[in-house]
Amino acid sequence: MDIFKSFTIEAAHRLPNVPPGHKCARLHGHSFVVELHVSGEPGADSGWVMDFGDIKAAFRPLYEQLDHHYLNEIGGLENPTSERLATWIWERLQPALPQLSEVVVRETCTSGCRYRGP
Ligand SMILES: Nc1nc2c(c(=O)[nH]1)N=C([C@H](O)[C@H](O)COP(=O)(O)OP(=O)(O)OP(=O)(O)O)CN2
Ligand SMILES: [Zn+2]
Repeated sequence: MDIFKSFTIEAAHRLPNVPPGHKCARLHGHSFVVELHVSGEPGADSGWVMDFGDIKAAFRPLYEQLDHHYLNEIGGLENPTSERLATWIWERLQPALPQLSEVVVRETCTSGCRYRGP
């Protein structure tokens, strides 16, 4: 079974490697939605795969680094595409949350990325 918890991250970014004149070279912001998926079987007694609160607690240190920040200034996010952000989150969260199965980053209502690990 797959469970997930969503977080909204308000953050600014710009994409430094886009072609000249690309709109995303300019500083702008998003309400990024990050969805963290965890896979497993529900416990016989608990009835859950994992407490949603434990996902929230595991993500908190990363959330604090990202929310209301300029992503380009964060180590490893100098080119903060959705793809890089999803990978950045996976690499830092997976050791603390080994059941992590997918990181979804929605940059806008119509654009995003799904990462299921290397
Ligand atoms: N593969 C990727 N493409 C783009 C990324 C990205 O991270 N990965 N990022 C951007 C920009 O950050 C941009 O802010 C979001 O892109 P876009 O979907 O084009 O945004 P719009 O809201 O303008 O989209 P419309 O649906 O066309 O209004 C660009 N590309
Ligand atoms: Zn953007």
